[in-house]
Amino acid sequence: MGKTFFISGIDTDCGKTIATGILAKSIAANGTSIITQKFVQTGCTDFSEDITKHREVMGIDPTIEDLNHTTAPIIFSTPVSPHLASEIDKRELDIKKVYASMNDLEEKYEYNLLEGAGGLMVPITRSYNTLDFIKDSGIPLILVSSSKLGSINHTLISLELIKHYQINLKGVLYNHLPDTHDLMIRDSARVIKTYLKDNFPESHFIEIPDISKDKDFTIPIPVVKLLID
Ligand SMILES: Nc1ncnc2c1ncn2[C@@H]1O[C@H](COP(=O)(O)OP(=O)(O)OP(=O)(O)O)[C@@H](O)[C@H]1O
Ligand SMILES: C[C@H](N)[C@H](N)CCCCCC(=O)O
Ligand SMILES: [Mg+2]
Repeated sequence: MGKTFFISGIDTDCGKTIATGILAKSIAANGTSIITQKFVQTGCTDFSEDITKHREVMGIDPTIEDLNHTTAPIIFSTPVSPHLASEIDKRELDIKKVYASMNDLEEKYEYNLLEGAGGLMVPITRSYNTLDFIKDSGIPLILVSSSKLGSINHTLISLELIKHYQINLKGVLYNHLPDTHDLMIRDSARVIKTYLKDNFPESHFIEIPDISKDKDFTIPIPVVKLLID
């Protein structure tokens, strides 16, 4: 039976999709079987664009589980928060579908990376949010942060929340976005790393490169395996 990890982030657009693809490719590099799943996809019709991007970064074709929608069981058409997208499409967001897909994927693969939508407090329904799901499911969490200005604040707020909810945090992926200021990037990484060491001594801090000039992501990162040990 495989194991699922939830990939959340400090905000929408922080790089969860790219980081999930890189993580999966790096873990697969030594022959470990791994798949990715999208929690709730919004802004798409038939197929999840995040799953397509995962496969592109991983350098593999769509899997059978992509084609039969197991990896993205819930898709809404409007690119907004899942609770609102569900109301607009007049289709109930049935979280049981996520659990069912997760179980199917865990039967076939050793690891499953489940990418969230937006950040931790994004509503799934008007009375249930992403963090509620992470807490209730007991799935370990990997948090994606980024080198964008403003990320220190968003990251430390997210980490305080994770502490408050007593979530099993495996680590932070510090994602290098294109065109950011070098001194600022290095210092933000230092602040987050120090906070993590003081508050989550068991967790890992791993840097994800800017892949804008390496779209196929050619060099796997060996240390990412620490996150799933
Ligand atoms: N490491 C990286 N190198 C280069 N570009 C990146 C990197 N990470 C993210 N990006 C770019 O930043 C944008 C947002 O990234 P991404 O789609 O991964 O965000 P996200 O957190 O998954 O968003 P969502 O909440 O919609 O799922 C994309 O255009 C992506 O190509
Ligand atoms: C459509 C977008 N790219 C994401 N998938 C959904 C982001 C929801 C964010 C909600 C919010 O925090 O205000
Ligand atoms: Mg994404």
